[in-house]
Amino acid sequence: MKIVKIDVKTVPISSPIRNAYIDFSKMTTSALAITTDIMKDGKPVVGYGFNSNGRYAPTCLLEERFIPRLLEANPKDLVTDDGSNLDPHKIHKIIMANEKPGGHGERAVAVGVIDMAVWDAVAKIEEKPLYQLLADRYGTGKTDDKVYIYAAGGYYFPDKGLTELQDEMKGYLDLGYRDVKMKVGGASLNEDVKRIEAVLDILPKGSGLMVDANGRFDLDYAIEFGEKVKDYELIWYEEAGDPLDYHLQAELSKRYPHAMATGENLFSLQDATNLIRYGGMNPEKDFLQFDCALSYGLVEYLQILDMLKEHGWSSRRCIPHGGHQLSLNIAAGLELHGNESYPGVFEPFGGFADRYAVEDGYVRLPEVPGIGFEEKSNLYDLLLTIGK
Ligand SMILES: O=C([O-])CC(=O)C(=O)O
Ligand SMILES: [Mg+2]
Repeated sequence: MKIVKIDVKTVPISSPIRNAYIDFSKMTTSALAITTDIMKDGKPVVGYGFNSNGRYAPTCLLEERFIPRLLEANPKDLVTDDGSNLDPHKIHKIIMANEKPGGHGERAVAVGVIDMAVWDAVAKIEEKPLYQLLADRYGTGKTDDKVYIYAAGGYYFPDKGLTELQDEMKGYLDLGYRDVKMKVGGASLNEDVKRIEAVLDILPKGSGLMVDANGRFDLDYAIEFGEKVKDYELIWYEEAGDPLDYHLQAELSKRYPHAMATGENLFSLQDATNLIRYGGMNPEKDFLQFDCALSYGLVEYLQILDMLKEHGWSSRRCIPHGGHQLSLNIAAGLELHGNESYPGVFEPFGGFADRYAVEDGYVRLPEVPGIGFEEKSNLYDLLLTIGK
């Protein structure tokens, strides 16, 4: 088999929301399609990929470097030994040839886009949902029949007061979510505490709150903030300081007594390893949010899961950033804790299959081959325009 063509385009996922560090008014993503010569139901198998929110479309890197590298390779070097399917691990090696280690940046995002499309094609060619393929190849063979998700919102927004924030959170509960996350660090400490209390006021028993500072705080402020919120029984306190400041994370972990979460801006196995080695994270209570669609893809994520195991971490401590269907498949197939979700934001790339409502904080996955994009109509409509 071989790849026939690869098309890519830049698509906006802009919105007026703001976290403590950035606004999303100019946010874009690269959407990519890999067409193969394998025919199913009279049509060529096409794998689709895109990058997660928070980084901009790496279309130039894809067009100038990574897609040519793939298309110039000997087609035999991209497929399994029996030639029946693409081999994501071999493809990863080919794409990463002539790339120095370190400095992961946007290149990790670009490689993640291709990787997502490759896994979608691989599972379609095997005629399995990706979660089942992952469980069969790398897991126990058993999949979780539903995945825990939480509603990530609570962004800063022009003219958004406490009532609007409460209404937003009530809306998530009405949609079937149990737990909700909100942004902090984009207002004064007193204002943020008021916002947190406003949300806690409307959460019913059994629902919980996470807060996300998006890397805004220095160590002193992170500690002060932790002191202020430590009695609220938050589910977690996320990305307090710069994602690469393992010292800050380790010092904060000594002082903040409850669960912490971070990792969405660590884009490689090596960065993830450094967090585990030096960040003071606790495998009994903390959460890891590496997002494969920003960080060299699932091939690298599989290595991260191996590394975690060697360091005594269960995959159940992982709950990826990004709210996309690839991580949902990984969560169901490889026994993660769950996945993020952004109801109504980052559409059409965020969100899951149309036909399953969220129920008590869990969502089901469709039984279609691949990642399941065909089951999310607004996303699939967009993916069909790639290359057109
Ligand atoms: O606001 C963002 O960049 C998204 C984010 O941190 C998250 O989903 O945890
Ligand atoms: Mg975050």
